[in-house]
Amino acid sequence: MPAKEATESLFNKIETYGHKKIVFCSDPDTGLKAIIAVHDTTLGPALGGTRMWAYKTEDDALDDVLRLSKNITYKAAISGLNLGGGSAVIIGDSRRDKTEALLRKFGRFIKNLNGEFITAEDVGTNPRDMAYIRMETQHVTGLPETMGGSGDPTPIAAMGVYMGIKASVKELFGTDNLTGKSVIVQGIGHVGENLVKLLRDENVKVYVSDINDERTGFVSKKYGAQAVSNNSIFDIDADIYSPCALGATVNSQTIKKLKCAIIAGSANNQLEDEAVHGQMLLEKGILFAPDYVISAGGVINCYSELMGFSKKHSLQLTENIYEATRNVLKLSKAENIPTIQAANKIVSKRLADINKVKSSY
Ligand SMILES: NC(=O)c1ccc[n+]([C@@H]2O[C@H](COP(=O)([O-])OP(=O)(O)OC[C@H]3O[C@@H](n4cnc5c(N)ncnc54)[C@H](O)[C@@H]3O)[C@@H](O)[C@H]2O)c1
Repeated sequence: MPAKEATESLFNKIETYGHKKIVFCSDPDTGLKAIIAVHDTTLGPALGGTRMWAYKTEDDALDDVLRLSKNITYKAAISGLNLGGGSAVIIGDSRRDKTEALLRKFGRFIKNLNGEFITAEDVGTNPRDMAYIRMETQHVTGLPETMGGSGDPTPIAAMGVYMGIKASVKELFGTDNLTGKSVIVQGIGHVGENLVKLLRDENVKVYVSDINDERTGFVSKKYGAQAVSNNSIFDIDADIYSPCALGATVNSQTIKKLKCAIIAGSANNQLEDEAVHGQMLLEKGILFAPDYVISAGGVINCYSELMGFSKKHSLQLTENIYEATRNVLKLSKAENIPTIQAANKIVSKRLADINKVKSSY
């Protein structure tokens, strides 16, 4: 692509997502190539994870960071947090290219943003990496508990999804008691496993599937869940489908096959196309609990660390996801609009309202 066209497309992209600031971090000495995206700071500093991934192209890295950071704005806004949305990506293989120097250099770039962006762990980074970043800047969360951090966010993230499932069941069945219900959990990694535990503790019939057969065997045995092969999950007649692996699993092909009454899981951006597939689900009568509403537990955990809240308070904030989901479902029903559209309306309203608050000193 000619240089001029490439620049135009870059700025178009940033404008389409509505970002406030993008920072390209390049440091040949440490091999650092990273992008920090600050999507929106209406509600507070932009918080978001740093993902380290061997992207095929730099364009893929940019698309990912734009998408991820916007998602955090929505998660924070719908959860009532005073946080903006941001994210960062480091281009590279986390097993091969990650060094102390690279992470600390990245920390310096964050430091230069003077608190406009605060980071946390994501795919390819862990609490130890956050500790290296902490050596250069205080604008980092997700530190190990031994350093005063909030530790593993995944039990909290799973609790949020569990609350979202309960709120959805209440909407359809009039009670949020899950006993006798059945759930397919697709992807039983950190969040998925914690969710399976919560569901099995309430005597839910759980089907589990993962591309990693060892995980499927281990989790099904440990919690008494039924293992199913990944390509047969859409043939199973269960009440709830819970995508906890990848995004875009809800698309024109899978919607045709889905037999469930509810979709509620942790994976980010589950609808391949928000407008098209949100509407298709509404027409088919499948209740979709928007992923950014019910998977906000991880962000809530980081927010609690930032604010110095106790684990107990963090859990209470996560339990509020039940009410947040109910509000989305009520608005969707009242206006007969897709649930994702209802959630977006609530987010836009909160951002507009708080903008008014900030318009005077
Ligand atoms: N970790 C968090 O705090 C958090 C918070 C909110 C949302 N999320 C999202 O939830 C999802 C799961 O997060 P995690 O931390 O448990 O990740 P993870 O990497 O621990 O687990 C993901 C699991 O999904 C499996 N998987 C991958 N591709 C699959 C496929 N095509 N079909 C079935 N299984 C597949 C993997 O083998 C793995 O076991 C991700 O989409 C993540 O972005 C995570």
